[in-house]
Amino acid sequence: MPPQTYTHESLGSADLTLNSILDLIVEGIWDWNGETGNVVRSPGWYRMLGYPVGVLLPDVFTWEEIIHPNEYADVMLHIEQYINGESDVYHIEYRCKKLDGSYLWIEDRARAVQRDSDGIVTRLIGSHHDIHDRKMAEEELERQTLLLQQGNQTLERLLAHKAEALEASNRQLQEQIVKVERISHTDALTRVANREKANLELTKEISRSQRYNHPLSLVFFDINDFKLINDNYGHNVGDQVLVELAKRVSLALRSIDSLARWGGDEFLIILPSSDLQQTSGVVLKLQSVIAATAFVNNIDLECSFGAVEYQQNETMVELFQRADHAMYEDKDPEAFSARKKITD
Ligand SMILES: Nc1nc2c(ncn2[C@@H]2O[C@H](COP(=O)(O)OP(=O)(O)OP(=O)(O)O)[C@@H](O)[C@H]2O)c(=O)[nH]1
Repeated sequence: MPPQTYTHESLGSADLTLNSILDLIVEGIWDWNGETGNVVRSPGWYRMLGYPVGVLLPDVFTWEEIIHPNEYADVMLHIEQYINGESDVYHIEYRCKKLDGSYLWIEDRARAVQRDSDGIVTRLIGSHHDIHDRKMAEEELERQTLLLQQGNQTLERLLAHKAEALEASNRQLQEQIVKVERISHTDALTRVANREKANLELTKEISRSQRYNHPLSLVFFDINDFKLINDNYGHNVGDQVLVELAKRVSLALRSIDSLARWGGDEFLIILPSSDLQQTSGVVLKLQSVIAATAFVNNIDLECSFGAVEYQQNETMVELFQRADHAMYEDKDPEAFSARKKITD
């Protein structure tokens, strides 16, 4: 940079002007002469740090001593690189110790005004600018940001934890629903489907039969003279007979068939994709399975069956009625025909 030229009438007058300006401005101005080692500092420089003007020795050591230890190494490297010509800019922020022992953040900018023949800086003029408030605000912002990030992380962890807990309780709830549904659709004694489940299944199978025009059959069956079994051997034996019967019939059916306990000693079988002829074959099979089963107390069990095939557009009640009649007819053909004659 070319040396400053004053257009004042005399150098003395220029010095006076300059000193007056230096005394007035808030910035701290410094002027280092590398050849003498002398540093001249403006009144503003002293005032900024709270020192009486001119109290420090006019050398670089007094400056180095007031630099905060945390920034000292950086500042030294920075000025060294600038003086040696390794860097073009001298501009650095650091803390300086004030007279009261506290530290003030300053921004230090300088420019070389003289170099030797090797390009080494031999005179530097710089300024200190008070940036303490800005630095404090930045630090506070960083602190708040960090707190916010920590808060966010805690919140995220909390939310993830809550989501996991919610998922676990949803799973539990789902399991409970399945369990309750199973219980509400199962006969407590025989463990086969109950009447409610049979109604649901039959409704579903009727729609399927209508949709695909597939045959669908229904079988009602009950134990002949079951009351006598209870009366002769007791209710507990009667229960065992019902359980064994349900088990044997279930095992004899296809997996797509459904067995349900309709109530008391009455059962119902839904046979999808089976016409009346196939269903009659199933009934014969069941009769021989029952005959071959060794029931408790060697009870010789006999059942009556009523098999019907679903007729398109027939209501469920009509279907049940036909199956019930067919079973009644099987149980007591004479009584059935006598009753039929009367009702006809
Ligand atoms: N052990 C036992 N008996 C039951 C149960 N539910 C109903 N019963 C009995 O089953 C019997 C059914 O009697 P009925 O409807 O007259 O039938 P049945 O004696 O088989 O006569 P038919 O059907 O005409 O052959 C009654 O004695 C009921 O008390 C049960 O869960 N366990």
